[in-house]
Amino acid sequence: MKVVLVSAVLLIDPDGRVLLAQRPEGKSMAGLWEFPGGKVEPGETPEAALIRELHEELGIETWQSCLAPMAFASHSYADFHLLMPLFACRKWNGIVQPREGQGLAWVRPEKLTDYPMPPADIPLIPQIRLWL
Ligand SMILES: Nc1nc2c([nH]c(=O)n2[C@@H]2O[C@H](COP(=O)(O)OP(=O)(O)OP(=O)(O)O)[C@@H](O)[C@H]2O)c(=O)[nH]1
Repeated sequence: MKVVLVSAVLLIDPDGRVLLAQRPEGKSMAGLWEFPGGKVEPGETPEAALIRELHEELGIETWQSCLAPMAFASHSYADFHLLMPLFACRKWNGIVQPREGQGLAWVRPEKLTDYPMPPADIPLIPQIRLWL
């Protein structure tokens, strides 16, 4: 099975809420809420991929030193195996905007289960609650 490396971030605002992004229509798992991020390209580090994706998807700037490893997901989908490091980030420049037309929500950790998420993300929820 092909292992796909996807880098994702737990963006935490000053009130302790975390950002979820809704997968747009037409993509796999459309409508589900996920952590911002995306596939790591060949030759790219997971941190660099996140910095790039955060700029492209949300219009914000962050730095490698602001990305703290927090948890990871490892999950077999029908057509690939997802390996997804999740970094925590509390510091960025700019205002979060939905640059790709995606829905965005700032969510309290106790409310995360109100948002349907991809199966790979479900085991991360209790870890996030413990960690925050
Ligand atoms: N960014 C992100 N991706 C996730 C999460 N959970 C999860 O299963 N994924 C999966 O990881 C892959 C991320 O790919 P991507 O965001 O860069 O690209 P994409 O939507 O165009 O991929 P696609 O080829 O599935 O349509 C997708 O298959 C996505 O469903 C998550 O919390 N955040």
